[in-house]
Amino acid sequence: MTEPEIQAQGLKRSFGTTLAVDGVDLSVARGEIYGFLGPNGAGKSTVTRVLCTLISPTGGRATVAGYDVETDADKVRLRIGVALQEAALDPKQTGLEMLRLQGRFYGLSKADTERRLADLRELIDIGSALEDRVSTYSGGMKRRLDLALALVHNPRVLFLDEPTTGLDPTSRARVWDEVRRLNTELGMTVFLTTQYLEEADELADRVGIIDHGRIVAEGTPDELKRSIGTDLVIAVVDGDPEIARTALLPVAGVERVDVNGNEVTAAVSNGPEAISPVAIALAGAGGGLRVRELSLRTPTLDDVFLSVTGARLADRESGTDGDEQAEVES
Ligand SMILES: Nc1ncnc2c1ncn2[C@@H]1O[C@H](COP(=O)(O)OP(=O)(O)OP(=O)(O)O)[C@@H](O)[C@H]1O
Repeated sequence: MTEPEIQAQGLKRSFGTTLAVDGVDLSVARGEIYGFLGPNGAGKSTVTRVLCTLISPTGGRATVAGYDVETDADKVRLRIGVALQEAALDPKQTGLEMLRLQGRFYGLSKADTERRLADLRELIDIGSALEDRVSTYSGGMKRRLDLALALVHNPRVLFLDEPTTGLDPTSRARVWDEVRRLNTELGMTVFLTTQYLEEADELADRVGIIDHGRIVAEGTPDELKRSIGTDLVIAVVDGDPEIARTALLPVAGVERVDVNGNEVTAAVSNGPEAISPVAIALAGAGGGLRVRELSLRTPTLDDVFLSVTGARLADRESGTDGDEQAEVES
């Protein structure tokens, strides 16, 4: 078997008394897109910063592109591209000036840098704006320039930390296309952290869910969704949802029941067959329980998130709804 492109074993990182990363094991194969999903403060950025050699682990070990992130940090750095949440862009320079500087920084000759810039113009949709000062760029343009900067030295592994947070849906879809292209056309391994379930679902070959510094679930998006049941019957109830849980657990075909606020989710093996028995059980549950809504759907990654963490990702975020906060690109 070929060596994993990214591997972490028992990785830990604390800041004072805060244990931000609490024993993470993960393995990413060459050419894979790995989606690292979790709410604010779960430890995503800290794991990424350790893997990118920006901070040291306080326990465990990790290798990237075959090199240890602590003892061979320089070799790791030459082989990775990094686009973090806070792009360090100089507003007074043009995109082109920044890209040329980056080429020099990585020791590329002038001719090599120009060749690379021509490739990058093909790969990343930044067009003529490269000649403009960064201060005139929209949020989406800044993200794309930052991505291009991470790619100047043609890295083997690309780390993207929440690449589409705050972008409107159109810009988000453009970044997704670019990441897909880098992966399929260049075979680049991509480690992508995100708070967006849809992003992980769309892009990632495999997803790891991190909560309180630990990986609580891992698999392909389909595996993760299948792991919680074929179909879900969702009941929104008035009254004590625990009464609904107790009534639903013995119903034939019900595999598990999760409660989140007044929403009761029953994972079932066959939705159309289960919906009537579920409705009957809820109607006869007693205790003043009333059903306001009953619906049937297939599982999403947010349902997986609920089943492994006890809360929906959307509920754990405050004010980070991408669509409400989206910056509209001109
Ligand atoms: N430099 C630091 N000093 C102290 N505490 C830190 C530092 N960096 C991170 N932490 C803490 O470590 C925990 C994990 O933070 P981290 O930024 O890795 O989470 P995250 O999942 O990336 O969240 P976000 O989506 O907000 O970036 C949090 O409790 C955070 O407050």
